[in-house]
Amino acid sequence: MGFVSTRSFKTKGADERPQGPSVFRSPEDDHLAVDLTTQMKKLVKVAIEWQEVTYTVPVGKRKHRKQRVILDASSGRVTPGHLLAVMGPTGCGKTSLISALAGRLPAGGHLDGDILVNGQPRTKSFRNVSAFVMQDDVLFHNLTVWETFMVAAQLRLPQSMSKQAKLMVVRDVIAELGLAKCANTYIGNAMVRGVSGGERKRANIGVEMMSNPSLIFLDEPTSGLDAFQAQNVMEALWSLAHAGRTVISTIHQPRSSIYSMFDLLYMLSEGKTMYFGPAAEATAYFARWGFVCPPQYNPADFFMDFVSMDYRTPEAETDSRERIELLAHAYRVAGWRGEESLDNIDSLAGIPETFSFQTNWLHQARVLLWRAWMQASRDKIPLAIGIVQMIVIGCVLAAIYSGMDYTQKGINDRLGILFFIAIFTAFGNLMAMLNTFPTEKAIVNRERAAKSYRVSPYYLTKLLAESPARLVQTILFVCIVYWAVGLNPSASRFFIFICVLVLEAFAAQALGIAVSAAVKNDKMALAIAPAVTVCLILFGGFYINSASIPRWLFWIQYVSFLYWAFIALATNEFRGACCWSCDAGPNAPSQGGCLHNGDQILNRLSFGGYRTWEGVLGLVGMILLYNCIGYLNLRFTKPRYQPLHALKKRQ
Ligand SMILES: Nc1ncnc2c1ncn2[C@@H]1O[C@H](COP(=O)(O)OP(=O)(O)OP(=O)(O)O)[C@@H](O)[C@H]1O
Repeated sequence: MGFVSTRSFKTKGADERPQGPSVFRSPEDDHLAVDLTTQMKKLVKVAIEWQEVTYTVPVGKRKHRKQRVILDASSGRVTPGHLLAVMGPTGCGKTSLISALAGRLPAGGHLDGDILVNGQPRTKSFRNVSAFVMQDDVLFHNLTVWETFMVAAQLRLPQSMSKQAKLMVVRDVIAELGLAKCANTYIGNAMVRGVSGGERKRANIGVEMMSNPSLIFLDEPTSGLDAFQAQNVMEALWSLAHAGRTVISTIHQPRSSIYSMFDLLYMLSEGKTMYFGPAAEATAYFARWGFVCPPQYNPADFFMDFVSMDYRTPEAETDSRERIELLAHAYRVAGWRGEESLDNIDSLAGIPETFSFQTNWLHQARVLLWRAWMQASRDKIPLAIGIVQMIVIGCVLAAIYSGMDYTQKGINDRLGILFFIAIFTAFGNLMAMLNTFPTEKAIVNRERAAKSYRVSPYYLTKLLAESPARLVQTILFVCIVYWAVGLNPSASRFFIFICVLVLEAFAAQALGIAVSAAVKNDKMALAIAPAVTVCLILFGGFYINSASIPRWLFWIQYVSFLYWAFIALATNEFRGACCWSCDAGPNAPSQGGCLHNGDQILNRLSFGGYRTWEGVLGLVGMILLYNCIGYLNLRFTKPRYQPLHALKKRQ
């Protein structure tokens, strides 16, 4: 079966929908489509079957640790061309079930039972034929739907495939998911108006569709959508299933028209199977046990009422628990087991046993650099805010420090502004990173799970794409402040000053990535990174003299980018400079020992032995160190899943 035929479909009501291909496809494309059949991955027919799958997780503190059963002996089978809906009350184990089937259950729990794909235990080839669509639609908000799909195609399809072939794939996915009319609309987010919630969900599905998977798992694809959008998303899933794929989706309380689209229904409660079988027969099945669905009633709502635990009173809880136990027992005795034949499925013999990258390092870097640049350069609001902030703070500093003189008080002022500039640069660039990177990390994790690219090209291109903003803002800030406050008037010192601050900005950016990559989410990153920076500020050489730091804490100053930045800025300002009068200055407290020239000032700071280049070298070292930590954190903190094969048998 060729690619075009596998992707063609007809949905319920598809005739009334705008047809994607007519918008994008020219008559010549039909000839191209014929050629493409030789280039595209064939859609293999895949059936999934699971038997007695039990999932337990440890709960409670060490001494009182117990095993909690999340899935209790779940069994089922779905064959190609079918849409299975997994339903049940919140916390019943829906996500756990599809994650177990998709090989996305986090490591840590205990999974037991058999999961077979086309009659065989899953191997790595399973990843080549399946896709998992997560509940959260994490996409780059500054790309259009078309661009999002093109990037996914460039990264997930074989590099040997022609550009035209990839274009065709993108067009077909857009058509399949009914996204033609918003193809050129930005994905958007809370700040940037973009596609609707339903379109974003479908775009999220489309990204996973790029590799033409035969088996698709979706976690709550309709969550957060209104009834109409949810209907559109489910229609798209129905189309995908009825084009020959196997589709398994969890769903919360679907409306009747959505319910009627399900081929199969898996009803769970408290991890136990309440029903598995044709969705159309569920009403008759439950009626056999006395739960008769009233006419004109949405069966999904009706089922949810009696399979949910009722915790309102102890009696209600006991009643509902007994009811669930009875239904679970009834299903074990009399339930459907998925009698469909597996004759119609394909062999997975031709599917590669490895799950690896489709493109080489350079190709990945080129595509990722384009995406990172689009994402960064189109983010006009943060860039504008950053520039305005630089101008305002620059003007405020100019107003406060413009009267710096060459008295003893002037030395303190001069040191004060140098250190303030170092702190301001550190926080500005750190926060810029914390505002973007943690959100991006979720996308990167998803893409890495799909083996779209290596971490190194992503990391490098991210740094490159962010650099222009760092450069522009820093140079602008220095140009405003440097001359206005009257720092060292030598032109060469001015340029060195710019270089030092740019390096410091890169170091702060790297620290932001290092912390964000190490923690779970943006909230943790926002709490930890500023705390780390404040600690590094303390050891920056301004608040405490190097000579006064306790020996066992001495090493911290060497890993503080602010220490090296301050050394570079201070030596650049003071080395060889003179002549400060011994006048304490108006209203200045009396001082012991008059500092006459720059070298004496540097000695007082314990920076006497340093030259500017050493500060610069230290900063370069910090950039490398933080980036290495950031890279390794990102590389080794990806989610870990339960192994695909050889499920552990319970003792
Ligand atoms: N690793 C774990 N440790 C402890 N409890 C867990 C773990 N994984 C899942 N659970 C618990 O198992 C239950 C089922 O979780 P799951 O996410 O599968 O439910 P769900 O039906 O998808 O819920 P919802 O509809 O709210 O998304 C929940 O009570 C959850 O808290």
